[in-house]
Amino acid sequence: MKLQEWLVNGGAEGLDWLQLEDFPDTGRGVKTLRPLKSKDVVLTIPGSFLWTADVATSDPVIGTVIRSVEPPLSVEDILAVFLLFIKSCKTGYDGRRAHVELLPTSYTASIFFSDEELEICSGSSLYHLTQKLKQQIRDDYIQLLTKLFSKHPDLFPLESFTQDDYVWALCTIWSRGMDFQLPDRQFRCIAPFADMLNHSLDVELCHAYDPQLNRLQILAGKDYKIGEQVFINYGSVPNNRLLRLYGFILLDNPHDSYDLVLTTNSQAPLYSQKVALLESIGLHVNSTFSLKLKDPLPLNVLQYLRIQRLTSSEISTMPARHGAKDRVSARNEAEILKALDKACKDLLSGFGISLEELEEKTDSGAYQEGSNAWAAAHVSISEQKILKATLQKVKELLALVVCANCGKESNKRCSRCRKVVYCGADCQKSHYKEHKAFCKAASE
Ligand SMILES: C[S@@+](CC[C@H](N)C(=O)[O-])C[C@H]1O[C@@H](n2cnc3c(N)ncnc32)[C@H](O)[C@@H]1O
Repeated sequence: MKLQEWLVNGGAEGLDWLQLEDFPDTGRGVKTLRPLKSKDVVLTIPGSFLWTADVATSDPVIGTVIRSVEPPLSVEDILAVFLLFIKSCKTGYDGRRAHVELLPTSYTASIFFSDEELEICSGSSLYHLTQKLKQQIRDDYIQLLTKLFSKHPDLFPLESFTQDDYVWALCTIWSRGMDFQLPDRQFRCIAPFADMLNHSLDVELCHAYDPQLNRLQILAGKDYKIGEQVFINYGSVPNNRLLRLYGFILLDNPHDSYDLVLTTNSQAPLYSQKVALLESIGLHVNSTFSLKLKDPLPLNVLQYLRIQRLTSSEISTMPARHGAKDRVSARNEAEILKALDKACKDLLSGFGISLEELEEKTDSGAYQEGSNAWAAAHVSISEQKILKATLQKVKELLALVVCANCGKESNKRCSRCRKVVYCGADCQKSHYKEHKAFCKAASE
């Protein structure tokens, strides 16, 4: 049975005017055979066709054993087992098998990069997360092997449930899964045929799951002419994530970010009070912050660090609801900015290849466009640019809290440029030679 036939017979709509096709930039995608107006319903897939954890756990053949695993499997692992099970079946499940047969046989996510390719972005969050992911996959596979596959070889023959097969299934889920926040739960699914749609930021977000009608719909995210490729928008995904989960990047991706991880040691003084303060402003003690070129130092990073470094007298005198939106004290502000300054410098020095060198290499075509090395280089360039912008912002703020000459906490601004502070006239005089050109430029 063909995928389209299975879907149409079961009530899917839209397949009459949609066709799979290979496109030069994106690879296989979907083209429209009729003009579409923005917001037209393009495709409707009834819920019964979706790959979901619920469908897997209620499957008459493997549902019971999947449900019996303790601790319960993650949604991702349930879907991976389900995909591999259908892939291994020789009979039955005709429609789902037709779908699996159309899935890519290999992927280009960063876990498949050679060591040499990955080294190009060493120091980046992509590099660290890719290494972590590889280890996580090995650990998770061993768990599945011991808790499920080796206990039921009749259902999960080991030759079809190898670690490579598991990685294939995970990459299928990462690159084709759709996530929806429903009122009562998070919902993850793979929607046959809708999963053939490629990503573009030039279209509106246009995919939705309706829990009442139990169906997934794709609307046109813009107007389309006959023969054009229909896209959906995967969301505000930065290149480091696109490469890790989907295996491609977008040039000049406006959503690029550096993921800054902040944590606090549970032995730190006043730990529980600080955790409570963080939670009162919606922050978790282990938080990841997206630094972006447009906003390289978000307020919530400053709030987190201000709270992290509060002294007991600052905590007791801080007005309720203050939320550390403004500086708490000169000492606190100087301390967090110095820490950030050092962190940015350390992170930047951790990159294996500098921004300048990578830019020269990409400009001169040293990495073939579209190759893994080229994609890794672009991710590193973007992350380093963001960190440099963060460092610049930190320096500007630091110049307003510590004396430009001696580094002591101060608040007397240069009366001309108002961009630096001094602790007194002596320091201002000693620093004048160094400050002169900056002061002139800054006050023009
Ligand atoms: C949901 S699938 C889309 C269908 C896929 N092209 C296929 O042939 O099965 C997502 C995958 O399509 C590719 N893709 C999607 N959008 C892309 C884009 N704008 N540029 C390049 N590749 C893209 C990536 O390989 C990604 O992992």
